[in-house]
Amino acid sequence: MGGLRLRGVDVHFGGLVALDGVDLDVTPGQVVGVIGPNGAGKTTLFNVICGIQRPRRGELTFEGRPLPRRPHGLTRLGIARTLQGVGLFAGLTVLENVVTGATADARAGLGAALLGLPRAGRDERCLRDAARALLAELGVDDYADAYPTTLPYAVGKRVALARALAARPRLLLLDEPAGGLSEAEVDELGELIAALPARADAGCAVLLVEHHMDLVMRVCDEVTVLDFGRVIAAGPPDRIADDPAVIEAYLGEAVTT
Ligand SMILES: Nc1ncnc2c1ncn2[C@@H]1O[C@H](COP(=O)(O)OP(=O)(O)OP(=O)(O)O)[C@@H](O)[C@H]1O
Repeated sequence: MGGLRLRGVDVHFGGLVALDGVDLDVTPGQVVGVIGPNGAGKTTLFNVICGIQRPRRGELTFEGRPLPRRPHGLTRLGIARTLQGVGLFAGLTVLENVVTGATADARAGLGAALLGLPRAGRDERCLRDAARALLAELGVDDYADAYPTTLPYAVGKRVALARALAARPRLLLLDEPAGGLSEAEVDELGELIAALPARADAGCAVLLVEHHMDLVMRVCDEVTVLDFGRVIAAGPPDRIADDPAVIEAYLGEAVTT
């Protein structure tokens, strides 16, 4: 079975129930959003999917296989993630940062590289070309030789996205990608995210955990709403926006698409 599937996921912190019987599905070709008020459990859910936080109970699978218990196992399963903030390697250029994301893809060439065989040079060139193409796709190839500390924040976020895509994931996990961006930058990011499932030869499903309600409502096919660790609504954005439980959870705040 394809996609990400969570059933009955519980996380407790001492006496506090951070996630309570959470079910979630991300099917191939979809962008799925998780929203909820402060403290609803969004970060905990992201962490549990990534293997940073152990669930107390629950079933978590991707393409029918159990999710890894540690974050470094994700790539092997075909899952990539970006984190809050930017999180690039400061000592590497933008291009080199993106190449590091692709190394799983280049595993076949690694043996040759370790043995110093000629193939290694060819692989390295291919990786750099692929990284450059990704930077161009995301509109930041002008920064290929720059170092992360010199980048405008929004550019850094795009580079982090390029690095995640370099692994050619079938599922991309995005944790608050709109954090710290201007409204215009959020709009542009929305277009990029919405286009990810249909990328030529490397489309991926997306799980978007995000505060920014407008972005989620605009780009997601399905939205799950958490409140106090429980799923209070799940469905297409237009239905979620009219759901009384969702409106109440946001203290009567208007939910607009
Ligand atoms: N390591 C921890 N130890 C104890 N309690 C925690 C821990 N991490 C989260 N919590 C609590 O679990 C609940 C869910 O927190 P979480 O950060 O997942 O919510 P969130 O929806 O991401 O919130 P926000 O939108 O404010 O980031 C909160 O009550 C929080 O205080």
